[in-house]
Amino acid sequence: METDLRALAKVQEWYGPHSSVAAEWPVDALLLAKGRATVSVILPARDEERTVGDIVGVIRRDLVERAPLVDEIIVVDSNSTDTTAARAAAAGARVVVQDAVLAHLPPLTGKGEALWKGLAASSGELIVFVDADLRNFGAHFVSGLLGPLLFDKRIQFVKAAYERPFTGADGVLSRGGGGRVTELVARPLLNMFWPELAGFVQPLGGEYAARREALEKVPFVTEYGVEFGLLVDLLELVGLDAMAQVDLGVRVHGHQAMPALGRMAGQIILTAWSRLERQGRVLSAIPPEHRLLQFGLDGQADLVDMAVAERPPLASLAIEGVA
Ligand SMILES: O=c1ccn([C@@H]2O[C@H](COP(=O)(O)OP(=O)(O)O[C@H]3O[C@H](CO)[C@@H](O)[C@H](O)[C@H]3O)[C@@H](O)[C@H]2O)c(=O)[nH]1
Ligand SMILES: O=C(O)[C@H](O)COP(=O)(O)O
Repeated sequence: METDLRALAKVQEWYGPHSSVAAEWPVDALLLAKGRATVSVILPARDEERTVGDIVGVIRRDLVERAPLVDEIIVVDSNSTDTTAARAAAAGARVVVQDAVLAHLPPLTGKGEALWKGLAASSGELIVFVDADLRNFGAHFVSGLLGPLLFDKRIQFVKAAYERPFTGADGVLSRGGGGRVTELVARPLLNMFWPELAGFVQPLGGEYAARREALEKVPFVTEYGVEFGLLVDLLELVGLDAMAQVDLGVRVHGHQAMPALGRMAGQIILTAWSRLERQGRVLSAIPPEHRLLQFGLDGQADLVDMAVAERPPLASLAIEGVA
């Protein structure tokens, strides 16, 4: 994103979240501020053999070997069928198998499950989540997100902001074309029902950092409901004043096809609905339908599931047998 600092200041003034840019948080300064705090970076990964090794390699080189900012890198292998686990391990990550963490619990699925299991398997006081499909990853994704947490004890949660281009089949990037579910579903819902969160530029982005203490006190929605659920639940737990965002520039990632985004949109709407119910803002005599009828170009109709489940706050579990 070509950051206009005055625009960021306005966002902060109008909508709340403390806003900064990654360049304001140089690694040397972060190291001094870190003291004895410990940092875990967690990457959820399902079939990301093309990108996961490079991302882990950059974190290891720049933020472990050159500057000891990160204490552990964990890749959660989320039922991959490719060489994700081997590539992540070869690049220097600790790989945990999603279903093997807290294995006494019946397994659930999806990204939210991967993050919750990653949190359970990690030990850092500060947690940074990074998607494993990023194509333009740089160490500033991690260091930028740590800045507000290391320098301000009041901050509990930091979300990335960035420009999200769309990469066409020809590899050409079109500015502003990415983040389709964000623009069509998540942003309208947040503005309608949780306007305090409207200032988050990328509410669905997969890169954010938080204090373990806060993350262990909130539930994790499974599948792709997790980011929306965390924003709403953390707002309730810590308040907007303890939430921040950092502009990381531009984020390029692998795009999913439209039917998959339709399911994602459904998962996010169901997550929003569950929070509205929990907050006593809607009453539903009949729970929302969780099946979605989708139509293909060949005229074929598919009834797919967009249900999400929920893991309880990790702090509420007696943690035994963590892998
Ligand atoms: O069952 C799964 C599905 C995905 N992932 C990983 O989660 C990350 C993000 O998944 P992806 O399919 O790339 O999501 P996007 O289409 O990019 O969706 C966006 O919007 C989602 C909903 O908020 C967020 O979860 C994503 O982080 C965000 O990038 C990637 O590393 C995936 O490998 C898993 O670990 N397990
Ligand atoms: O975050 C989103 O809105 C979805 O992941 C879709 O992103 P995309 O349009 O960049 O694929």
